[in-house]
Amino acid sequence: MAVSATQTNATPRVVLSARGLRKDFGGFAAVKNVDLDVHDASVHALIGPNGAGKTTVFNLLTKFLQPTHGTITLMGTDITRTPPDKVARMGLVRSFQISAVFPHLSVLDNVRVALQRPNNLSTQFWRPVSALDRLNNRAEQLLASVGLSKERDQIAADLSYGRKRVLEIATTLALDPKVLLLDEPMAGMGREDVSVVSAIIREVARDRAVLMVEHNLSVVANICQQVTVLQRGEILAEGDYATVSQDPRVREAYMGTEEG
Ligand SMILES: Nc1ncnc2c1ncn2[C@@H]1O[C@H](COP(=O)(O)OP(=O)(O)OP(=O)(O)O)[C@@H](O)[C@H]1O
Repeated sequence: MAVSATQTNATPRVVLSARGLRKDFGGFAAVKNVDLDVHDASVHALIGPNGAGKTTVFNLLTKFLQPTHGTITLMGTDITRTPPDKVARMGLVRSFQISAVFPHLSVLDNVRVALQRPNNLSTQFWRPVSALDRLNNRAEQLLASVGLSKERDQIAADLSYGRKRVLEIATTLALDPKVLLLDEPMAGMGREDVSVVSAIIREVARDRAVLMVEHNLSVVANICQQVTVLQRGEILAEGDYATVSQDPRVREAYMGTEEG
């Protein structure tokens, strides 16, 4: 059911939520007492110093790891015990799960392959007559939405690093995720690619939730509506960037590491 913009603004819909999340490795609690609400149509950042537990939280949410305690809910359904492939089919997708770029295929063929995956929620849509045309149209649309139309016939291996990451995002979007988890999407990118990918993420989040681990705090400030700061496995602060960046505990945690 469509929700009007007014309704969405009034009561942002929680699509992914965790309560009391904990993960022990041996006697060590890598994540503890984590409560998280990720809202539809927004970009949410998970930040924190090295070793804070960000990757572990991602692994817990996508079910690559089983929590020691706590619950995880996706669009109202308890997924705490659901296997990762099923969670992905329900619409919670982490970029690398499906985004392996085939280096010797063209950009267009990479997206076509992603659209034809057996798990693709939209697969039924292609089956009737003119399935191939629809597939091609959807592939072209996806490329246009991430600004890769000009490179459609290039071999993926020949793309620059930044454009390859954009292609990865396009192949991830082929699954039409409701919640997209991005693990350091800007890692290793130059300034120009960072601004292109930032714009893409902002656009992608118009009708889905994006949760991203990101070390580049300028990016977080520019595109994330909600920020959760982790430290030693626990939530240190949360709110919008302006709020958390003023928090003395966050400044302390980041002392000497904040990027401009
Ligand atoms: N499989 C594991 N076994 C034991 N300890 C682990 C395991 N995975 C993570 N840890 C520990 O849990 C803590 C959190 O690690 P995690 O990788 O989640 O942090 P992070 O915030 O993603 O760090 P970074 O920014 O460096 O990637 C670290 O102390 C790490 O050594």
